[in-house]
Amino acid sequence: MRTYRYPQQNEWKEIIQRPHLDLSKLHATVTGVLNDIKEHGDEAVKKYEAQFDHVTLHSLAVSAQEMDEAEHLLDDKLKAAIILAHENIHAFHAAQKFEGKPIETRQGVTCWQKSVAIEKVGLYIPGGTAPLFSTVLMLATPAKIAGCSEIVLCTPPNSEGKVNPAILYAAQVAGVNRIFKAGGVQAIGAMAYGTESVPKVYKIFGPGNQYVMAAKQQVSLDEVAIDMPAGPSEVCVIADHQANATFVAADLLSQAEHGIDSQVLLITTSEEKLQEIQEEVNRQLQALPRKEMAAKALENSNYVLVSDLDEAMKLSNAYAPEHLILQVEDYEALAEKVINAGSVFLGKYACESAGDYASGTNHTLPTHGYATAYSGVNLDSYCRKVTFQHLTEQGIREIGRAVELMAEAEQLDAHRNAMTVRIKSLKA
Ligand SMILES: NC(=O)c1ccc[n+]([C@@H]2O[C@H](COP(=O)([O-])OP(=O)(O)OC[C@H]3O[C@@H](n4cnc5c(N)ncnc54)[C@H](O)[C@@H]3O)[C@@H](O)[C@H]2O)c1
Ligand SMILES: N[C@H](CO)Cc1c[nH]c[nH+]1
Ligand SMILES: [Zn+2]
Repeated sequence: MRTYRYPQQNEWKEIIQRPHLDLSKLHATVTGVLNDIKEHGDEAVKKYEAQFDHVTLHSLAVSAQEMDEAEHLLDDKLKAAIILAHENIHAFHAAQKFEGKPIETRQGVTCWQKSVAIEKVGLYIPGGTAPLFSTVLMLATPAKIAGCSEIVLCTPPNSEGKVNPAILYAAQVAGVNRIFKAGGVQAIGAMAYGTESVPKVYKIFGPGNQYVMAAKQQVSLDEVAIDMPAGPSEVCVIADHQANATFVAADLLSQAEHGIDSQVLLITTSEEKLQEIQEEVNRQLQALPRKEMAAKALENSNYVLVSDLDEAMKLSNAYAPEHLILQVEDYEALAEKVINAGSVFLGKYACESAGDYASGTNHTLPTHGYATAYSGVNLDSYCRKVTFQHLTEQGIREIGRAVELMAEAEQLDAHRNAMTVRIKSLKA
């Protein structure tokens, strides 16, 4: 990790920069795989599963027998934990239900919105370096609440062609039943174009590595909608003089362990805390099974000492982190100044792991600075707001002439006429 002490504003650009692969190569690989999937369907998906996931697949679909087996393979305590998390995620997302209120804009002119579920959605569950079964709950639970009728899930299998049982169990709990063994770009292509086995969907959800993120962005140009660019995980922690260094270090490492391209950022107002946290990170890192991966992510990461919390928040807003943890005395006051962040954690007990798994909020969030413009996955992500309107004779009297005048001014006579014939039909 690099340490910056009281950086000038012109150094911020360097601090907030994300790590990246060679994108020109990445996009060329992604385009090639996508074109092949579009043309050759299942056969191409299987070919890339062999190439990238080192597995020979005869069938892409997870069978009913595999679903049953998963339930028996899983420890009861883990099943109970999954059910607890699902209940909380369900409660948080069910509370987001939209009620479109009819508004009479003029007498006889009533307008309203109705939230309508997207019929076919595709969920991508990462599985390259860790089987992220919690992501199944995060993506499928709101899809179910919204009422999506077809929920398709793709995830990479292991080298024996099996999907992790916790992924399959979480899928059952959340109500997904069409699961396919496909990872990375080939999974995104299969859901975007459809193959003999995998149905084409209207919107693709889910996080993933840079290949997954690039594939989602490419297919979104002409085939399907996507939730957002949700790539390598990141967290920013703002810590003051009273922060618990052990907690802060644990939080930083919790995201560093996701992958070599993850990034963490510590912003602190205390030199003493900075040193304590640095020592704690080095100490805790040694005990992690994924320490090599976390250490690589730390190479892309930064510690920053700033003069006050105001500056800390300005830097965080410029960074626009996926997750922001405020371990400061007056976290409520500081929280008021958050502008750009995917999900915010307040106080020393709100660790990111709580939101990653079980508090109820969604962990599929915008990364790479996209929190400046995107929200994380929520119930609305699975719906469209269809607008409705109803006009009475009085409504025509109220707005008819204005519509005619505007249509005339735009030189669109057919538009004007659609109103004129109605005005003329009114009884005087
Ligand atoms: N932003 C979020 O909300 C969020 C949530 C959870 C996880 N994540 C991130 O998701 C990512 C998961 O990554 P992962 O790699 O473990 O799993 P993944 O499932 O995203 O990617 C694995 C797939 O990548 C493909 N791949 C690997 N190397 C390739 C290559 N050289 N060329 C083409 N394709 C290749 C393979 O097909 C493989 O199936 C991590 O970066 C993690 O930080 C983000
Ligand atoms: N932190 C990840 C989002 O960036 C989500 C996750 C899943 N499992 C553990 N963590
Ligand atoms: Zn995580």
